[in-house]
Amino acid sequence: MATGTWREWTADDASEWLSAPSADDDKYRRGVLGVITGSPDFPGAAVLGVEAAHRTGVGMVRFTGPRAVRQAVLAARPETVGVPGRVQAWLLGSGMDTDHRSFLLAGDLQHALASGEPTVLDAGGLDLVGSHTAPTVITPHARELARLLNDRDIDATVEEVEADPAGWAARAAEELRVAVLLKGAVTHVCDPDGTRLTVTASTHWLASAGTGDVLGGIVGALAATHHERLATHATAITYLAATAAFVHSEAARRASEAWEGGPVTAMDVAHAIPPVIGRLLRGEARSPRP
Ligand SMILES: NC(=O)C1=CN([C@@H]2O[C@H](COP(=O)(O)OP(=O)(O)OC[C@H]3O[C@@H](n4cnc5c(N)ncnc54)[C@H](O)[C@@H]3O)[C@@H](O)[C@H]2O)[C@@H](O)CC1
Ligand SMILES: Nc1ncnc2c1ncn2[C@@H]1O[C@H](COP(=O)(O)OP(=O)(O)O)[C@@H](O)[C@H]1O
Repeated sequence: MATGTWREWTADDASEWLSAPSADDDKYRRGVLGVITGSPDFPGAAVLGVEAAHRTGVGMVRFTGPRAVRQAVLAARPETVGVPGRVQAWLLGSGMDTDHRSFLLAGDLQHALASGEPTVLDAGGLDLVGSHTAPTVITPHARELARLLNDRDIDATVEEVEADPAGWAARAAEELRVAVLLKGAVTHVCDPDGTRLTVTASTHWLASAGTGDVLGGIVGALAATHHERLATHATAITYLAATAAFVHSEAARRASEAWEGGPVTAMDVAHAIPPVIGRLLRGEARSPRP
């Protein structure tokens, strides 16, 4: 599939899409991320996404996912607010199963989508694409993208998506009219307007359970902290998603370096986000890759 030119997102690019709080900021002005993720089977996905959002520097994380998950989220990160209220961006779906969606949960998800706030749709929230009106990015891996396209009567096997991730990410963006972040060793980020960006992972240790949930938290936090920009420039969601993938990759590299190049857990990656953001905000170039 011909998809135009793809450009690798750099540290300089990413640093333009990060911001530190100013003297005028408070937690609401900084941005509140609403999170509806996790399930009794996958509470960890919610914990990881919320941790990553906090570490990315959002004003507040408001978790209104399943009750069975809330306790784990609040125990791991007591800064999280567990009641509904003002939200400026949403992260929906990580650790959820589309086939086991309660009436209550379906209502909460629809309510979030109807709010018109920027939205990140991950994992068990991917099927909701199409009912959005606000700037939205979907964050599938190859299996999830193939499934999503099949559900929309577009034939694509997992093998085909893996063989041509650029082509299928671009096709999905056009067909679904949404920004797409297709995860992999090279992450492809694109949108229906023709923006085409890649982020090449700095370490393959990232290929472990839960790192995608961490990425969701980073994208969500950046959407929340840029809610004012997104209100006037919807296409900014694509650049924010690429920035999140870049921060995620660099955090994984740092986390692995802390273990002398050894394996990292998803939580290690989340904990390594702040120094990556600190360096990017100071305009310090990424250290050369080995
Ligand atoms: N700690 C956690 O709570 C975690 C929760 N996660 C959540 O788990 C849910 C499922 O995510 P997945 O990325 O696994 O979804 P996938 O669509 O990749 O896989 C769904 C199922 O297909 C099977 N499968 C897929 N690829 C396979 C392979 N190569 N060999 C054998 N069996 C295979 C597995 O049984 C798997 O459970 C998502 O909601 C995700 O957010 C994951 O992120 C992992 C960590
Ligand atoms: N071989 C690989 N090398 C480097 N990064 C990878 C590789 N495979 C996957 N990744 C990255 O790891 C993360 C895995 O996310 P995901 O597939 O959603 O896993 P999970 O659902 O377990 O969280 C993504 O950010 C993806 O880009």
